[in-house]
Amino acid sequence: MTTPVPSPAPASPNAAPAPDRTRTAMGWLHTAHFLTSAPQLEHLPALDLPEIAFVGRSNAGKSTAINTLTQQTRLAFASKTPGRTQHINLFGVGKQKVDDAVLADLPGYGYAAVPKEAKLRWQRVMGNYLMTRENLRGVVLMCDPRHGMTELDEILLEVIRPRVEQGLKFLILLTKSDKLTRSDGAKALSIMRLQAGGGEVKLFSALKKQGVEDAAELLWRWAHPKE
Ligand SMILES: Nc1nc2c(ncn2[C@@H]2O[C@H](COP(=O)(O)OP(=O)(O)OP(=O)(O)O)[C@@H](O)[C@H]2O)c(=O)[nH]1
Ligand SMILES: [Mg+2]
Repeated sequence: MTTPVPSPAPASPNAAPAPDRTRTAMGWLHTAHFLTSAPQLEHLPALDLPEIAFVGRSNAGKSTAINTLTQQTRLAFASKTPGRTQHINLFGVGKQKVDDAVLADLPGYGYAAVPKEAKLRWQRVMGNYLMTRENLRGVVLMCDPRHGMTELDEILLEVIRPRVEQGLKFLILLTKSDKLTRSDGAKALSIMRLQAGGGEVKLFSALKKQGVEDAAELLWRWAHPKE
């Protein structure tokens, strides 16, 4: 008779069983709190913590995703009116009141009613942010699959490509997936995976909580690569 060999205790949350990993990631995100808000890049404080930016078209669901992932109702300001988020808003995250990462909610782009000058200004601010923000560790591109990938989404992918090649993490969340049938969701996933050139793509619904735990775990791992 063979004696079963006990498996070693998990050394870190990354090695822990899936429910524990999820709990760790969700608990960590729940600690999120407002840090600061800046109208322009030069007003953003330089930070020494890994930063994860939520970017995408206006009304795609960035602020709602931040609220859902952090399990808070009004941390980020979500609204039916496109163009609601006009500043870069930073949120600190970390257990025991010690921040170990930052979430950044960025204003959306592509909203038709914004005057051209303001649009161009914002595109410059965002381009600069994505290219130069030193502590940027990951980018979550929120994309409504009913609109597909827009020209500005593609430009954004081009802008971050050199940094992705140097290790910047990158995830596309296909938002409002509750509005898609199962087969349309599957179709959107495969199309976007082709367009994303190998990046991770997931379906996400704040309403139905689809993809929330997966996204939370991924963000946790981005912020804690050594654990
Ligand atoms: N059905 C559905 N609606 C959603 C979901 N996520 C967001 N919404 C709605 O989409 C609208 C826009 O959401 P926001 O989170 O404010 O979008 P945003 O990307 O932050 O928009 P800007 O700040 O203008 O760039 C709101 O009316 C939300 O309630 C979702 O998963 N399902
Ligand atoms: Mg917003």
